[in-house]
Amino acid sequence: MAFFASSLSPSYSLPNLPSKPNKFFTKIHPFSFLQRPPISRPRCSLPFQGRESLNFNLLASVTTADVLLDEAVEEVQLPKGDTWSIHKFGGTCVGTSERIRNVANIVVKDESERKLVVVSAMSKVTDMMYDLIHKAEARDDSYIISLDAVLEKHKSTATDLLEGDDLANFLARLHQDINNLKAMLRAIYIAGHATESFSDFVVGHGELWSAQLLSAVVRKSGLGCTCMDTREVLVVNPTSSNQVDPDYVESSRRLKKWYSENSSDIIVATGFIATTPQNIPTTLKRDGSDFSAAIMGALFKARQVTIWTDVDGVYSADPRKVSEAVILKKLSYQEAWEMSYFGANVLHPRTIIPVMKYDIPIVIRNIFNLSAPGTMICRPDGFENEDGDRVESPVKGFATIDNLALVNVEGTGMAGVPGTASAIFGAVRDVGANVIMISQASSEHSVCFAVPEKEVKAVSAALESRFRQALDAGRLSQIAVIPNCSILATVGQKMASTPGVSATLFNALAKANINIRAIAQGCSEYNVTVVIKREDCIKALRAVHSRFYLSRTTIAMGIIGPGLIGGTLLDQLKDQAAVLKEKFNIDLRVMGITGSKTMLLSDTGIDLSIWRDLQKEQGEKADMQKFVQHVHGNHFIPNTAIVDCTADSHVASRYHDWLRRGIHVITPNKKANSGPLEQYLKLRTLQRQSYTHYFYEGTVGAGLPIISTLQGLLETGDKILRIEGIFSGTLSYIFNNFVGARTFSDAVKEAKVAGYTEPDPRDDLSGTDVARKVIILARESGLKLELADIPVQSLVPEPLKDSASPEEFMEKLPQYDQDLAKQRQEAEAAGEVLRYVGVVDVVNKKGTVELRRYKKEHPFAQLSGSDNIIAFSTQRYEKQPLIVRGPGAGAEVTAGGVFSDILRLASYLGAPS
Ligand SMILES: NC(=O)C1=CN([C@@H]2O[C@H](COP(=O)(O)OP(=O)(O)OC[C@H]3O[C@@H](n4cnc5c(N)ncnc54)[C@H](OP(=O)(O)O)[C@@H]3O)[C@@H](O)[C@H]2O)C=CC1
Ligand SMILES: N[C@@H](CC=O)C(=O)O
Ligand code: NA
Repeated sequence: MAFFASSLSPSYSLPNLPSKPNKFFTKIHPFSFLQRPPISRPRCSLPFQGRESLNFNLLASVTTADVLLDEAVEEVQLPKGDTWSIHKFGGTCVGTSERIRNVANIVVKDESERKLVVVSAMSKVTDMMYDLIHKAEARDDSYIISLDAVLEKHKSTATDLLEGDDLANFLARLHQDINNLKAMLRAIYIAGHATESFSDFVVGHGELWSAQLLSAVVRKSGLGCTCMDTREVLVVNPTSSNQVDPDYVESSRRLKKWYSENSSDIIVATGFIATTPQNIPTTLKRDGSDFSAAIMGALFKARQVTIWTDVDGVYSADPRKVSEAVILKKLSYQEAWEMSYFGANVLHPRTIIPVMKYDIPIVIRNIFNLSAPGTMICRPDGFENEDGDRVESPVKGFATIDNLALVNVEGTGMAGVPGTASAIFGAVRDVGANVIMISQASSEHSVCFAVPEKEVKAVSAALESRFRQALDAGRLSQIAVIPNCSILATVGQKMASTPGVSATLFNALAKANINIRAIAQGCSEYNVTVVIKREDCIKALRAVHSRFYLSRTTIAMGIIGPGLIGGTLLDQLKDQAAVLKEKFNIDLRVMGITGSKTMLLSDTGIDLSIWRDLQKEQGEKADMQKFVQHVHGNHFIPNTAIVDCTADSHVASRYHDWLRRGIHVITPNKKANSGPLEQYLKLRTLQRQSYTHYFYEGTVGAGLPIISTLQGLLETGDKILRIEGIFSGTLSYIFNNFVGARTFSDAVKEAKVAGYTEPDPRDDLSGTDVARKVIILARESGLKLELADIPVQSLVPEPLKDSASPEEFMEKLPQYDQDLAKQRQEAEAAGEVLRYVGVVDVVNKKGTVELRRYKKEHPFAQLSGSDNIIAFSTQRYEKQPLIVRGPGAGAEVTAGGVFSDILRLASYLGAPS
């Protein structure tokens, strides 16, 4: 009583002690410890202390408590191992009477021979209990009302769940407990202070009540079920880092005794609470109920521990940041530790240690979604897919930490000087800052490390002061702070022993245009950490996540020019989208479509089945800058591609800027590659120097593989001598069909209707379109030619060259049919046909475009429809040229060629082939 005597004024009286302690407190009477001096420990129960202490505790637990675990479990003589399954239900799982019923249902349905169920307090109850203590400590009388609310909550839940004797027994105990609590809180009120033991005693009631309720509901189903107050069994010792270590020897001794008196195939046990070896109530601290379940799993040598929660399992990345994050089916114990460090919804590492010792799998499952199989945390060797093949991905998950700063300590005076690192980190420790990662190259000229942004000022001041002399003497050149950083960590046990994982990781970041400031990888290789700019963080997370096949290769696309080719492309994308997603993991999202007047934007991807209607209904005024910003500026998708389906040279003049900004460009528009040589060379140089791609197969021969064939020949060391052929689908069609009674203008009209012509058919008839293709191939072959260097024979009648519009041109064209009819007759008379050809003469560094006559047997005379034919004469194909032939114009084949460039891009970005 000395404890109270010194702190009470004479007018206060001691609370009435309960005359008969209830069953749950027989071994640890609430007031039994009032007589004993409480163990000296910091007052408040310890919440999560941050990452350093977390890792420290992990080691501490492995080295001390774990050693004892082995002998202890041997000692417990319970029905043989493998027969017990452990379930743990958190507060939300037992938050209402309906949910308690649901939990009872799950327990009853579990087909395991024996089950031990660990429960937390009903949701919010632990907070309500702490609130009681705080109010009593503050001498706030309203603690009485709050205690009534606690009573009411459990009373109404019990009334809902139980009836008859069950209800009467529960309520009798509840009232008795509330009376005891009233006395205890009164004592706290008088003292104005609660020891940690007092708090733990009060708070633990939440678990006692939920365990009693659940066991009573399970018994209602006709099964035997015992309730375990784990303070009778679970003995723990405080650690220096304000956590607790289980005393497995003593716990198993007590468990043996408890089980001999309470043997049952179903046990409902209180989570979170435990006792000290001196029988003083205590708690297992943060995530205590998970820890209770894991310790029980070890003591019982259970076959499995299932932790029931309200999420489907552990995600590969924060699903709020990566919409395609997936639930990981399996994680190794080590991977679970790593992920939990980053706040992923994984168990606290100390929870894993007891079960890891016996290879007991822990399964995290969603009580609100029983169809989800959850995540199993187990030994990595057992990772197999349904067919029995080992298919473990080397990378499991990604996580980020924001609001960091990098500190870089640099100078020649550091190299080979023992104690520098110790001095640096000693100074950091002295200001109480938490070092999150460290990196030092072996030249030892600089050490860099990351600390929380809010601590960096103190850190740099401490370092400046500690190294003042070295800085003044020039042995250290600088202590620099790089603010606004984030950490991106890649976690996976198999990263060790799998070459190429870091390469893939860095490659994905490079492709997403993300600069890495610092890198750290321990030799355990479970985690590769990179420091990046904070603004890049989500983009980086998405880029690496998608690269490792955890989600699809996603490309944000902007389509410019939804005319004939652009429109057909959009339709093809719509038709193929599902196949690409399912079979090739490619997710192409059209985030914007723009013409010259209106544009349509979407944040998540335009529904391509109705894009034409949407464009009409929701289209806004076209604005190229806004369009590009929208398509590229979103943070959901790591890769952006703009597809230019116009014939516009202003649009083409923007490619350089787009590529520079990391936007991939794909186009059938010939203007960029056949425009001014200087701009072309600048564009290609940029493209070759960056990881950004520029594909333009559609510019020559539409969907035919002309550019790729030429590039393939050049890249493999062949030497191009001459490229000759019919490059215009329009002109090919016209001369293939300019036969019999058909006039020249009829054939032109038909080519236009068929979609072979340029937006302005004069570009075809003038030979400009062919000249552009000749230039494109000539430049690809290394010639430095301008469009004006190509002599072109135009088929546009002189008077129509300046027609106001394509329509006017088409209208007047029949007036000039005679001229070509005459040329055709002359050719026919000589057994020949007219063909419009282009030539790239690489040897003589020149190109030509002209209308020629060929014998009827010549391959160029054998074409039909819009066929192109292109003959490559090279060093390897000298005698017999390599020939590519097929339809070289038209909506479907051209859009198909553009589509194929898009898929090439996806494959370069990592989609499976
Ligand atoms: N037809 C074919 O067989 C082949 C065509 N190509 C190339 O494909 C490209 C498209 O041809 P095609 O589809 O037939 O042409 P269309 O005239 O049918 O379509 C052109 C589209 O570009 C848009 N556009 C024009 N200028 C701009 C601008 N400044 N900003 C935004 N949008 C603009 C137009 O929009 P709006 O209507 O709003 O002005 C229209 O949607 C051309 O470069 C052509 O050379 C390549 C190989 C084969
Ligand atoms: N108008 C062009 C289309 C392809 O580039 C042609 O006719 O070849
Ligand atoms: Na092509």
